[in-house]
Amino acid sequence: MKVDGVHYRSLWWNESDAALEIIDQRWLPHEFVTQQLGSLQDYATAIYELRVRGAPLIGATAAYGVAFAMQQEPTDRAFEEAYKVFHATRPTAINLKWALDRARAVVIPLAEAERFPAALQFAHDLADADVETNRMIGVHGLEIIREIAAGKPAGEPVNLLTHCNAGWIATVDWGTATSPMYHAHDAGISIHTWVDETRPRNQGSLTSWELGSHGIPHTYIVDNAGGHLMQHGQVDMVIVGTDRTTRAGDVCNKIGTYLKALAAKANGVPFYVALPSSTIDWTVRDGRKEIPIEERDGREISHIFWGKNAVGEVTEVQITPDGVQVANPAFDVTPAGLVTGLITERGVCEASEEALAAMFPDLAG
Ligand SMILES: CSC[C@H]1O[C@H](OP(=O)(O)O)[C@H](O)[C@@H]1O
Repeated sequence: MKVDGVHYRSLWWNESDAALEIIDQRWLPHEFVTQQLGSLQDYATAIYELRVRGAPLIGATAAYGVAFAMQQEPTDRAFEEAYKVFHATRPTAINLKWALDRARAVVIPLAEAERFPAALQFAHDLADADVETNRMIGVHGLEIIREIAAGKPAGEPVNLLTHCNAGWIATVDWGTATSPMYHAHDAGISIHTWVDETRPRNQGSLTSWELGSHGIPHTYIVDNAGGHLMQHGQVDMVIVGTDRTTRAGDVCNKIGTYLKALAAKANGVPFYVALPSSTIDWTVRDGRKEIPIEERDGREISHIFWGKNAVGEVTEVQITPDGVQVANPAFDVTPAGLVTGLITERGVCEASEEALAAMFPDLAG
């Protein structure tokens, strides 16, 4: 999407330097910082430290990481080392394994001399496919927003609520939960989005930066305000992304999503999940039992990460007593029964095994 009028993807291959460049989103919204990745560790650090984040973007980064590894040493050993290093970075988003497994199928059957160009082309194709997939999620999600708009009094916006950032900066472009917002806004439908700050890493600040850059009216709120707003009829629909959705429609997403789904159910507010099929894990059914939940560094909670202080310096501040015990599960699982619908690149379906198998008969197995 556009940053100060200039179109960007969240990552791109620098042809002249033959290296991947990323937007280091830790510094957003205060500073726009890019980084060229020059080692296997650079790729792994970028994923673990959330310099790049969001399931589809993590997958795309890993695909380019495999290309980098084959550029350095096109051997089976080097591939398996890269697979192991990247797979160990973050356990929950399934796109990481999805991309690595597909890269393996492309690379390993080839002669060593063919591996780098083939791996690079695979990464390019994956990135391009992500853009089109997310655009189609927007096309299908637009119709849901259009239908809600038709039922609103003239001049009143459709009020959406989103949690975390499932925006263009969490994918290669368009985003998943934000793509329907961009499409509705661009179609002239009046929308307003309640943006959950999303403690502890405050990815809502990224969503605010994105929506503000596109001119979409929005209001930044604390995570605990969503239920109150739904109780008072101020939310027409909730739309979020996901890091891994099971074949039965259980949705794993940023911590706090489950609580939003409970509040939505209690208040009759439709709760939609926007996702590419690459984020469906067809090997699991019960999300609560089978999806590994990443436990991240407690410092993300005891400190506010990269805020701007009174003199404009971007810094980190401690907000808890020294040495406080912290628990930091990064995701939770929303059972399919709390999900109104899944917005995919092929259309909208119920969050059920039957509906997903009918939408993706070629993938369900
Ligand atoms: C389009 S996937 C976005 C998804 O990823 C985020 O997690 P993280 O910021 O830790 O990578 C969050 O769960 C979003 O919904």
